[in-house]
Formats: sequence, C-alpha cells, structure tokens
Amino acid sequence: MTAAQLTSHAYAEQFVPEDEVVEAARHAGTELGAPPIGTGGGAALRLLAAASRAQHVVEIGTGAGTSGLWLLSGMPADGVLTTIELEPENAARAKKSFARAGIVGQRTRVISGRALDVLPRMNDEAYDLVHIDADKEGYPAYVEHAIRLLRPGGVMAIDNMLWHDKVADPAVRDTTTSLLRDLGKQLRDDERLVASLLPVGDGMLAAVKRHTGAHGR
Ligand SMILES: C[S@@+](CC[C@H](N)C(=O)[O-])C[C@H]1O[C@@H](n2cnc3c(N)ncnc32)[C@H](O)[C@@H]1O
Repeated sequence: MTAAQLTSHAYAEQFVPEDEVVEAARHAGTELGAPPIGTGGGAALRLLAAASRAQHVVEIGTGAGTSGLWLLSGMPADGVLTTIELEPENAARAKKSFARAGIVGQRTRVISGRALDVLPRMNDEAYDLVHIDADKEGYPAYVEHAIRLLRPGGVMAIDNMLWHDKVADPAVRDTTTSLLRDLGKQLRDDERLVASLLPVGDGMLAAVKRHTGAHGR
C-alpha cells in the first residue's frame, strides 16, 4: 500500500466514531484476550443489521460485547441478539457492556457454552443475521450452521477473513491462514450465497443467503 492508501484506510476505519461504552468494551476485550472488532468492522456490522432489518441475530464469539453493541445499534429497537461465548468471564463482561449501554435485558441472550454444543439446538431459518467471530478452526462448521439458521435473504458476516494480511499472500500457508483462504473461496463460489469480501478491519466476508431457485445470473 502507498502512504496515501494507508491514510485512506485509516480514515475509513475511524469514519464512524465509537461511543464511550463501545470503547470501554473494546478495551475490556483486549485485556481479556478476546480481540474485539475494530471500529470499521463494527460500523459494517451495524450497517448490515440495519440494511437487513435484523430482528433476530446470532453471534458466535461474544468477547466483551464490542461487536454485540454495534449489532444492537443497527437492529430495530425490539430486536434480539443471541450471542454465544465459551469463557464465562467474557460473557459476564459482555452482559456488563450491554447494561452500561442501557440495552434492556430482553434484547440480549448471552449463552455461556461451546458454540458447537449450542448451535444444533437453534432453529432452521429463524434468524436474519449471523455474525461469526470465534475460534478459527471452528469456522467451517459455524458457517454451515449459519446457512441453516438464516432465513432466505438473511446475512452472514464473518470476521478475520483476511487474517492479519496473511490470506492475500499465497506464500503463507500455515493451518489457520490456509483454512480461512480456502473457506473464503468456498463461500465465494457457494451457489447458496451472494458473497463479498469487505476489506474492513481484519477482513469481513459478508454473504446473503439466496432465496431458493433465485440464482439471478
Ligand atoms: C475474537 S473474540 C470475539 C470478539 C467479539 N466478537 C468482540 O467484538 O468483542 C473470540 C471469542 O470467541 C470465544 N470462543 C472461542 N472458542 C469458542 C467456542 N468454541 N464457542 C464459543 N465461543 C468461543 C472466545 O472466548 C472469545 O471471547
């Protein structure tokens, strides 16, 4: 990247400012070792939630609640976020983040547990948006659950799909980078989806689940 491109990228990342509750959640996430979504990624999540009028949202990987706060700010006022988190300490901090933001209790369900234990209990085609931001080795399985959970026209958002600039470099072939590179291409070519890799934050792959039979090409 040229210096001008770097400046534009940094400008875009900070374009939508975060409020102080989001900032505090982001710092808490970093301290807890649960890397929070950045401001650019958060603003993109808010956009996707608003554009899809996401009433029912699932998140895999709550952290300290940074991405959840962004999602909630784009959802309708009575929308419900169900977010799954392995570490009880992170889940507790996320609940605090949501309370600090004045989110009423009925709007969030923070489920403590392993995503692959929780997801199979969730209903098919009952959700408008699924955000995936947890352990990378779980991503292929989370994606399949997300496609099952989404209504036709629903949106999937997957964080870290550029994986610290390693995915774009074909010479980098460690396990996580290869997994994310392969997964991105697989989703790009998946007939069930309309996908785009957005260069916000660490890379957000966003995809809409097609209506059956609507290939539109
Ligand atoms: C990158 S952080 C999530 C950051 C969060 N989305 C945010 O913006 O603040 C990943 C989170 O996924 C959680 N996690 C890791 N493996 C998990 C699993 N198998 N099931 C559920 N959560 C998991 C971690 O404990 C961690 O809090």
